[in-house]
Amino acid sequence: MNLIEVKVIFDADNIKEVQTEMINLLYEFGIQGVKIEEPMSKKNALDFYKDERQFLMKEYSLSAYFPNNAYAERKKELFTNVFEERFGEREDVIYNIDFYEHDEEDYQNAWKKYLYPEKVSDRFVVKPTWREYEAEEDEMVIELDPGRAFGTGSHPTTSLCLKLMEDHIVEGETVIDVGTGSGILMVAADKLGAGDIWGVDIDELAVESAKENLELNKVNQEKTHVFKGDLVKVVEDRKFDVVVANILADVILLLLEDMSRVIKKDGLMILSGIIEDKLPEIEQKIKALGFEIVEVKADKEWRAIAAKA
Ligand SMILES: C[S@@+](CC[C@H](N)C(=O)[O-])C[C@H]1O[C@@H](n2cnc3c(N)ncnc32)[C@H](O)[C@@H]1O
Repeated sequence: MNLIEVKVIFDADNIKEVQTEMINLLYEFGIQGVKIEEPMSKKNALDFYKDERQFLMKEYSLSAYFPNNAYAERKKELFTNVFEERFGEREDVIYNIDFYEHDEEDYQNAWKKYLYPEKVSDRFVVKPTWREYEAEEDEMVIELDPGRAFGTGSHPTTSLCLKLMEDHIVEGETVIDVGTGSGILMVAADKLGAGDIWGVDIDELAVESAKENLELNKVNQEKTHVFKGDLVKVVEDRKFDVVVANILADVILLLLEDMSRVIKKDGLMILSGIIEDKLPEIEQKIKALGFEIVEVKADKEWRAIAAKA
């Protein structure tokens, strides 16, 4: 069915009170259900992993849906007028009403409104496929449709990885990305001129998404290998110049030994997803495995490490 979304974005001195007033008004129009979106009040960095879409949200909004039929235009006019009457003159509220046409399945994609091209390192720009971007001469543009997998580039754990990759990966090096998600780091490795590029993830959706994004970025299929599953079983006895992993610190701690085994002599390990409190424990384990820490990058409460075998 074709639907119209009426979306009210607002800010107010008393958010909860105004939110209730607006919801009641929408119900007066006979709307059956209202979707409430609000920025997380206290952004706990770890929540990003639970719901990346909600984490990106910056505004308070209410959405209601009605059928796109012969009465739709009249209804839009009514919504606009009634909101203007009720809130137009008030100094404690600012709001904006937009109308969008949707297929029902578009609900799933509503979060895409929050993503824009973003320069995430000196040279990498991540560009959502549905946006336009004109690149500067020295920029490397990663085309991305993250689908339902993690890895839009907008999170510090991903951008820290991209920065370290940009600084350390040398043309022709082989790379494995552990926990590839959307495949963003595999694409980045290709842009940096890496040779064979492998990716693993335990999530089937991520594997599909990574393959799609590699194709979208026209990465030579012959040099990429994406697998669902456990790192060691997948790579068997192969060794790589660079291992990158942007996974939560507790998972890194579990995988460190396996990762250290798939790195060539003098190879490099790039680890991200490390909340600052966990840094000492990870550093200690890296050193115990015989690696030398060459760089630690920080962004807010996140840390990323480059270490040499
Ligand atoms: C934070 S996301 C990183 C995505 C992307 N590489 C990036 O940097 O934006 C972590 C990914 O690791 C995957 N993952 C979690 N535990 C894993 C494991 N033990 N082995 C492989 N992948 C794992 C998750 O499914 C998720 O896609």
